[in-house]
Amino acid sequence: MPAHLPAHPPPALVPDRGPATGAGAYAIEAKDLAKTYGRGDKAVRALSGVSFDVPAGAVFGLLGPNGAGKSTTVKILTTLSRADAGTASVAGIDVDRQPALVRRAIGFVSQRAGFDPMGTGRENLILTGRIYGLSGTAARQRADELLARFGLAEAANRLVGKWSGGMQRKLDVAMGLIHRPRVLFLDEPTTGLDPEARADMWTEISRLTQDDGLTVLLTTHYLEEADRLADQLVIIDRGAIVAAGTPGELKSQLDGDTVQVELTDSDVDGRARSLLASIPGVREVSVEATTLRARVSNGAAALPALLSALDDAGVGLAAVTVARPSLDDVYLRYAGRSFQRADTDSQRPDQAKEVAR
Ligand SMILES: Nc1ncnc2c1ncn2[C@@H]1O[C@H](COP(=O)(O)OP(=O)(O)OP(=O)(O)O)[C@@H](O)[C@H]1O
Repeated sequence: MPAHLPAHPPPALVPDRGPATGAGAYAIEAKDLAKTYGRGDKAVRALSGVSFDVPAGAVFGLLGPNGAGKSTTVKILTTLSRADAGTASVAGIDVDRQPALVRRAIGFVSQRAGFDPMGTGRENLILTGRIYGLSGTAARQRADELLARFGLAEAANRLVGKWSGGMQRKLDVAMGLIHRPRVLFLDEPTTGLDPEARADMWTEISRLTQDDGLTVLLTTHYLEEADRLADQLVIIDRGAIVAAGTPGELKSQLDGDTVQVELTDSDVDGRARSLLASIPGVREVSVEATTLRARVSNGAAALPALLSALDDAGVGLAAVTVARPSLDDVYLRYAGRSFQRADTDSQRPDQAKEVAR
């Protein structure tokens, strides 16, 4: 999959088939998108009826664990793949009917680097601009503008292969903006970056929507990233949306506090879980290996009873934490498993078959 979509796509990409649907109220509209890869025993249902709307000028987060269907959704919206069912429009243009027009209206920064490490930063940007049809002068001007804007001007004439990972990622985003798109797709923009470079990238992404009313759709499997950046988000799990709203709305649906108990041993017989569940005011108890989680109205008030019940029963405790609800708790409630567990599950070789069933 190319990291940046050319203005004049090669014929192998999906051809235009008819008129656009006309501008809608949203920068992105997806309705009942479905997609299955393969057939028969090998079929993997990647999306089963995904719908969402993205207001213009918003940062919209598509949050989900590995294999949830984020990249498939982005591929459909960026015209790299066709949905089996459902409709979608980007910048008011139907992705199925007018893919070439969609490609001119969007920028796409894929998970994989799109730059040439043997070129300088400036050369990479100018070349991308030329591919998008800018004149030599316009491409040079836009390159310099973007280099300055992303704080890359000093390194502009050095080979990109020698740049830091954070600088390279910024260059990728700059390349996606060269033709002044109306909607920018960022697929896992901070994967592989160290915490400092990630924080730096978050600042850049937050600034993007302030310029020219750009709309940003980003996919991420970092809960903190979605929480920090997204004006609105959907949580996607096994090809379906399990929750949608602003990060604040989603978290406020979970009143009270979350108590997390780390046991010294796995709760194999479910004893610790039953004990917790029997304490008045403790609800939504879940257990994964040595981690027990529960929701309580007031963490500080519930903790003494909770600790003494476990202590009386001889259950070994390694740690206990009380916190305000996080997006992880939202995910747990709607997807029925913790985000970390979902990420681990998706790396198991039999996962594809599970999704297909
Ligand atoms: N070309 C393909 N052929 C077969 N199965 C595929 C293909 N692309 C994706 N899948 C499967 O479809 C499901 C959704 O994948 P997708 O890449 O959309 O998820 P994702 O949320 O983007 O995950 P990741 O963060 O790992 O990229 C997964 O089960 C994946 O293995």
